[in-house]
Amino acid sequence: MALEAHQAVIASLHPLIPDITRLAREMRACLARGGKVVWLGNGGSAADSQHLAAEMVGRYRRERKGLAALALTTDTSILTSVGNDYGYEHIFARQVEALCTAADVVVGISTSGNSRNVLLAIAKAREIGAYTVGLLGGRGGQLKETCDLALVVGSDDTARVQEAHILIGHILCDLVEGGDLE
Ligand SMILES: O=C(CO)[C@@H](O)[C@H](O)[C@H](O)[C@H](O)COP(=O)(O)O
Ligand SMILES: [Zn+2]
Repeated sequence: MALEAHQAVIASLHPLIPDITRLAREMRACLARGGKVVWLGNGGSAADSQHLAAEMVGRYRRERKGLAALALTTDTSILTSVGNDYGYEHIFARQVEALCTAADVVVGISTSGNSRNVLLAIAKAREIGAYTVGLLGGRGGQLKETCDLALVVGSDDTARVQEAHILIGHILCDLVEGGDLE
């Protein structure tokens, strides 16, 4: 049963390849125009956000200049003050308002697609004019309807979705830092 669950998720990634390639192109164009790639999410997806921002600022495989990327999950002073003063649902949207521009790509990672703080952040990013992306699971939740591009891993198993998300993230890093996009 466990192996079957993995196989089902791996199979569900195949149809996403054209959209993964499309997103890598969007990220490359964003970086070329002076924008940045912004990642956000809760729990395991917060860890993914930090992991993927680090791959871009630091290095995935190739020696190249640092790429502009940021995780909105790391500054405990901002997270606690905004959470305390305005509410937990605003912890990402407030940072998007403060830090993002229309040149940016903003990626919300959510296995349910329904986390309120991710929804509000993506709504704010759209308002600003950034290119918005949902890295999602299940049937995509509300986020699927509200972002410019939704990558939905079609499983309700949170752990399997998270594993697929980090695989997609690594593929994106590879393509963005110079992998073959043809
Ligand atoms: O890592 C896990 C479960 O594997 C948890 O920390 C999980 O990320 C948290 O429950 C999140 O709050 C779930 O949020 P979301 O993916 O539905 O947006
Ligand atoms: Zn987890």
